[in-house]
Amino acid sequence: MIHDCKAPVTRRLVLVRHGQSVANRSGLFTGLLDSPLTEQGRMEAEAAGRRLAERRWRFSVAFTSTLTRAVVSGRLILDALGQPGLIPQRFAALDERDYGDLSGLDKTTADARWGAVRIETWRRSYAEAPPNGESLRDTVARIVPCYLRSILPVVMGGDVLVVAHGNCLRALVMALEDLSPAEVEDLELTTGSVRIYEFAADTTIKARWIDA
Ligand SMILES: O=C(O)[C@@H](CO)OP(=O)(O)O
Repeated sequence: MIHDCKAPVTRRLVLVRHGQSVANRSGLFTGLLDSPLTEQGRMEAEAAGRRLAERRWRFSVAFTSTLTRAVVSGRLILDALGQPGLIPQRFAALDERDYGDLSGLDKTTADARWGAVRIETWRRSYAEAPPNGESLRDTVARIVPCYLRSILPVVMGGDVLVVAHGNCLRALVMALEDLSPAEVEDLELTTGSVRIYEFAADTTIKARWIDA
């Protein structure tokens, strides 16, 4: 359930993972590949927008990554909200975690080449990076400064939408919720899912809602 937000509360941050991409559907490691949304992915983004619209959300500012699947998901969400005129700012710091040599590989092929345990470690651990790619720690290191410099100050003045990616949002959620490396291993964000944070004036988080 998304929080019913008829009450005039401000200082909220809404995180949405983009809808299903063509690479997601094909079981490919994606990372920085610019894979477009599938029809199902468009519907997931529209559904997230409709759920927010039912609760009368209006955003002051929106941010997306520079990748098409997040940009288009953001557009679909804002159209569903009746905010087609709100143009999201695009930040490369919100781009997906770089999967390096795994990018574009079929997950079954990667398991066969490196072993399923190693692949799962690269996918979900905090500190281990795939060859020539980023660890989640690397992603935290680039996303948190962007969040602190460009997103949090805007959240303090109104409601903000961020549309980005599974692993880059895991990195941001880790920082927001002060998760341990062990806890973040179990964090999964499905396509089109929504997480909402409400902040106090001192920038601490007062409440959180998850709409899987
Ligand atoms: O391929 C990717 O970039 C990511 C997210 O889609 O996949 P996963 O986190 O499931 O390994």
